[in-house]
Amino acid sequence: MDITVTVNKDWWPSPAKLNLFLHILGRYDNGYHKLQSLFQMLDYGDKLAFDINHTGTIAMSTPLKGVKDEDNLIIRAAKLLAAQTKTKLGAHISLEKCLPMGGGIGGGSSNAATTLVALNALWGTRLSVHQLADIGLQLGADVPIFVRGETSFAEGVGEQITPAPQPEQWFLVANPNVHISTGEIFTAQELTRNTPSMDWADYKFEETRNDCQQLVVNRYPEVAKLLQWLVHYAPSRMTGTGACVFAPFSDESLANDVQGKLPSSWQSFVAKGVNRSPLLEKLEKYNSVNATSDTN
Ligand SMILES: C[C@](O)(CO)[C@H](O)COP(=O)(O)OP(=O)(O)OC[C@H]1O[C@@H](n2ccc(N)nc2=O)[C@H](O)[C@@H]1O
Ligand SMILES: Nc1ncnc2c1ncn2[C@@H]1O[C@H](COP(=O)(O)OP(=O)(O)OP(=O)(O)O)[C@@H](O)[C@H]1O
Repeated sequence: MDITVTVNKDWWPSPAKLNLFLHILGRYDNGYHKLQSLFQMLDYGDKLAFDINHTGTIAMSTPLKGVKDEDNLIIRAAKLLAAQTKTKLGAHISLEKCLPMGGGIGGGSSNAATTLVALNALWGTRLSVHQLADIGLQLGADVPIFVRGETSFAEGVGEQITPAPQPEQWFLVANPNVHISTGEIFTAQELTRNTPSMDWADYKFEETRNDCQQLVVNRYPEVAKLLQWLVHYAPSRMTGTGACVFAPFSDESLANDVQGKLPSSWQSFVAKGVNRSPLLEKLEKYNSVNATSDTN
């Protein structure tokens, strides 16, 4: 019999990211690409809750439409953590999904990272951030950066991370309603893979680009249309391998104004860029409450 012993209805945030730029420098022998990118954490995303049990069962309480539980990055992350730590505990996991899937804003990777960070705390398995990031890398190139939770420059396949705090900005993120597979873009023959390596100290948004953008614009007219619309209001760019595009604003109200003009066929959100992700804030709060109750 499966008895849930701890009911924890606390929500753990699973934020989105934007690639403020994405340069492709080359390709490794295993087919993965050598990148340079600036990952901007947002204060907006999905939410996860974990009901811990003593039977070792790991399952979704809210299955994700179109994704089998065994393929869900949340379940795969929980199972990898359980295997590595040999914990006898399990979890029933609830997901409140609001990030578009396949949008280039890292939803699945962020869900996996939140699962690793939250269960490491709730199961008391005490792995280091470094160990969690290593587990995360087995699930996807972007998972380690969400585990670390800081706006950062990234290189290698995305796993070599240097924190890079950015001035506060607001972003309008719009979804052209097309699903683009990362694999499709990275295997395209016409993708350029020869951008020279950049010194982080020289970073300026306007001197960078997304090397996947031209290819996606050529293949997906909806992305082209959305970018053409947005660029009238602010410098606009695609994130990751698409499909979402974003525009930065110095002020929330400016971002809201442009969102108000966006044709309703395109879904969008306005989010604040943050240097520390809401997941880190949540973990800190959890740890401080637990440290207090430990001493009681
Ligand atoms: C390009 C980015 O979207 C930037 O945020 C990500 O690095 C992609 O991260 P992701 O979706 O977590 O990627 P993964 O799930 O690891 O890989 C999906 C596919 O993308 C390709 N891929 C990914 C990352 C990378 N540095 N080089 C690649 O060639 C590989 O073909 C891989 O099969
Ligand atoms: N928990 C999850 N949330 C979203 N997608 C998931 C999840 N688990 C598995 N997937 C699979 O991963 C695919 C990519 O989803 P995701 O939202 O991470 O894309 P993305 O935003 O383009 O990611 P990235 O920016 O890292 O390339 C989905 O189409 C889905 O099949």
